[in-house]
Amino acid sequence: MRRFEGDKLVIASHNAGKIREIRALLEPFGVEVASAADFGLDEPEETEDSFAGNARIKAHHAAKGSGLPALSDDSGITVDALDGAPGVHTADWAETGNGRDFPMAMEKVWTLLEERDAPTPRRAAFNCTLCLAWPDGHDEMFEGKVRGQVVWPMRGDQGFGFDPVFLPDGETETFGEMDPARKHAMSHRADAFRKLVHACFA
Ligand SMILES: O=c1nc[nH]c2c1ncn2[C@H]1C[C@H](O)[C@@H](COP(=O)(O)OP(=O)(O)OP(=O)(O)O)O1
Ligand SMILES: [Mg+2]
Repeated sequence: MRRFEGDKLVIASHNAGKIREIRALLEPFGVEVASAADFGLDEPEETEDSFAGNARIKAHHAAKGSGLPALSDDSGITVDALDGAPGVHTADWAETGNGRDFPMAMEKVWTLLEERDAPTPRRAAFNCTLCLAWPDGHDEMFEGKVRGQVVWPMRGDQGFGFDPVFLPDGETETFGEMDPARKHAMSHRADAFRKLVHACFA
């Protein structure tokens, strides 16, 4: 396991919601954080069919392009009654050809569940795979998960993506309703970060 020894890191993501969360999660470690956009890096195509595969593509692309260690996050929601869909394709389901429409994607998930007459609760999980890659090609991977259910209608305007329809187990508020600090304490991203920090930062 390689430790992070530098003082600067690139977040290999173009998603503003994720970048905000990752900055907050890394803040306590005194690491200076830049985003892929700060380096004018383009978005590589996510051609793999696993979270780990796509996380690797994004982190190595940014590490090579910036000359700094780069941290990527590949994530998505997997719905049990949809055989794990949308999963690694979560962002694709929101693609309209003219930006992303998450309310449309969330409605599509709910409609499919209704069509299948899926039993309630509609079990689901958020998954997050982090890849920390160095410019010399070395990398470390960490996985996080949180289980819960898909609810309808959408609830709350905090967070991003599928947050308004995900109710984590043991909670009364969706990720869209809860205080960001609470999401940071219990999310799939927080779970993966605990492992990253333990291995590479603490
Ligand atoms: O905490 C979350 N709360 C709500 N929705 C979430 C979350 N985490 C991932 N998601 C959804 C939306 C995101 O668009 C997709 C991941 O797709 P994914 O390719 O990993 O990210 P992305 O394309 O948005 O940004 P980028 O690849 O530049 O890091 O899953
Ligand atoms: Mg992406």
